[in-house]
Amino acid sequence: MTEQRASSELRVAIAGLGSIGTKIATALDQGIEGLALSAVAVRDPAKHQTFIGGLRHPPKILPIDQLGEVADIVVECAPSSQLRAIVEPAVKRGKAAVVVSVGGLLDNFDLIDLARANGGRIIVPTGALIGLDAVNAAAIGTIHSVKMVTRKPIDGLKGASFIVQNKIDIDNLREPLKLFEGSAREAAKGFPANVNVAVALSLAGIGPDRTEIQVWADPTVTRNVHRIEVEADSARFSMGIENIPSENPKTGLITALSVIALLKKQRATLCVGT
Ligand SMILES: NC(=O)C1=CN([C@@H]2O[C@H](COP(=O)(O)OP(=O)(O)OC[C@H]3O[C@@H](n4cnc5c(N)ncnc54)[C@H](OP(=O)(O)O)[C@@H]3O)[C@@H](O)[C@H]2O)C=CC1
Ligand SMILES: O=C([O-])CC(=O)C(=O)O
Repeated sequence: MTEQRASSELRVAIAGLGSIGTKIATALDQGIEGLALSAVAVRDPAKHQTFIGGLRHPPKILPIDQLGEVADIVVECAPSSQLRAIVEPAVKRGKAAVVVSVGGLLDNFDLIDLARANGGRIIVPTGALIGLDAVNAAAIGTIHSVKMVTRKPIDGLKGASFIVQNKIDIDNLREPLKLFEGSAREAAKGFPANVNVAVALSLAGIGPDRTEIQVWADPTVTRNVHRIEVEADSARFSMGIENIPSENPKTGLITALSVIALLKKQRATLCVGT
């Protein structure tokens, strides 16, 4: 009986044990009904030995391209530079890949065709955002516009390539500064670790070229703040979220929780929300 139940479990592997990956690993290890943590991939196993060894059921440590061999779902939570190396082998094996570095998907859109051809799936969680259920629903009809304004504390933006390349000094700001205004696609290029949310929003709705975003460096806020306005033929809605940064100041605490909620849904009897 026990063996039967175990063999029907969905095996989950995690690539990247940073602020998001460790929380998902811990939740799986503590028990999510019908799911088991089968493997992790890390850059430096020695660095993560204490964390992995402290889990009740320590998973295998595998190279990133092998996770799909021992998992039904591979969760990508590494830098976006690693996205392809993680997702491609998984979807080629017909597995599902949950992608949090969703900005990186725009330069690797062929992965969706690859997944389709091999029976794999690419799943983008709501992540640090809100309301992708409503955007998905509105997109069944016609969405006229999606506008987003992101305000982040200085630590949430430091090092972004747009800031470095344009030599913008954000360290000594005393008032909010609009850094960028344009499409979600262009924003993802300049802020690859800061506006994944805009890309997720765009993929749920009218795409990365028509989704408009402003990015502000704001020394007056302590949270990653996102405000969104959607105008559609079915509804007009405004959404806002103020994310408490995790130990990685670029990443809101809610991001890992969003992935955990998504994983729970995979085997839940009662599913709420689209
Ligand atoms: N979709 C969304 O709403 C959101 C997405 N994100 C994105 O999620 C991703 C993860 O964020 P976060 O957890 O905060 O990032 P972290 O920097 O905290 O963690 C990333 C982890 O990836 C590991 N890593 C780096 N290279 C490799 C590799 N080659 N193989 C395996 N692991 C590797 C790092 O290893 P090491 O520990 O050795 O450095 C680190 O542990 C980022 O791309 C971020 O931009 C973030 C917030 C919201
Ligand atoms: O989108 C991102 O990469 C992160 C973000 O804005 C947040 O955590 O609020």
